[in-house]
Amino acid sequence: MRRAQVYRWQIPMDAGVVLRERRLKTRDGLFVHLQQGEKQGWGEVSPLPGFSLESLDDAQAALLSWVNAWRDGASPVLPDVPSAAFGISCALTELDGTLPEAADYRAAPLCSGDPDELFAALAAMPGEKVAKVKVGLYEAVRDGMVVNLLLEAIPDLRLRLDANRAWTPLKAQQFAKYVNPVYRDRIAFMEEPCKTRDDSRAFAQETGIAIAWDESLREADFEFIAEPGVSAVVIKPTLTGSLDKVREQVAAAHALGLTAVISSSIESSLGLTQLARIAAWLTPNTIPGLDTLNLMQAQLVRRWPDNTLPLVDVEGLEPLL
Ligand SMILES: O=C(O)CCC(=O)C1=CC=C[C@@H](O)[C@@H]1C(=O)O
Ligand SMILES: [Mg+2]
Repeated sequence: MRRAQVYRWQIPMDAGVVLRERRLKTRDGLFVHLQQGEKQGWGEVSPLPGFSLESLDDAQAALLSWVNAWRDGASPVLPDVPSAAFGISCALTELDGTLPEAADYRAAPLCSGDPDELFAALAAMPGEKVAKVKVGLYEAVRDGMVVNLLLEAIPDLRLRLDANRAWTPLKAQQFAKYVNPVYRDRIAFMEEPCKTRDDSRAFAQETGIAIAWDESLREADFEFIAEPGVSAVVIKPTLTGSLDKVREQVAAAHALGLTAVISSSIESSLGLTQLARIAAWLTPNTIPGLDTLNLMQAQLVRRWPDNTLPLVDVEGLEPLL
């Protein structure tokens, strides 16, 4: 017999979380819980405002109609709504045992302001030291100095940077000017430095700093091709869609010799722990970009190991069915 439930939830965010110039006060989303006989699976459906094209209400409608059909014994196709397709495919792969339990909890520490916070996080990081720094929020010159300072102070550090397309070519050049040329190959990649892909490509050629595509993956004309200066793609499964599509994108990247980084769309602890499992499964040699749980004030249903935020369990969620 099949049973299913859908829960809607809301978590308060830390005060300073700003996405695409909008403050994100709460993170809102859904969970799907599927049960068949003794087996069960969970999935998270939480479109990210400013990044997902669908609203939470769109995702909820798609999820509920899929769940109702599944519960009635059908094998409905996954909805054409990325966050819903992702969450449902996680629940189905937990149910049939194809999503491995082993997880990669080595999230690359994320720094969006104060570099001093990074020193502490990196000191505690065993093995490979990789961190991600948001740039483009302050003056490009300040960003360049911060990056230089970090690379100088921690000789075995590699940085991932993310400008979220904030820069004109001139600003990007101003940034690069402050990064000592001998450190530039310790920038694993810079995600989307400029407003256009062509400007970002030119930045990579002119500065020798490798770039990565993130936003571009969701554009209709994006193609997986090997290009000089491009070293990685950032795959955010909530924005991508089903796990099959995520696997296809990872395979396409790997076939071209690109690094594929499984990354957060600011999911709850439940979704993040599943992303850590997806990363261990599909990108075992790459530290995933999952250091976003501490932007929230609570964990939901499943804990991220060693995280001390309070946990809200299933009884604290609002069932919709
Ligand atoms: O990639 C990571 O290491 C963490 C996730 C992250 O940086 C982001 C998640 C969601 C939206 C953005 O603010 C940002 C990104 O653009 O990559
Ligand atoms: Mg990015």
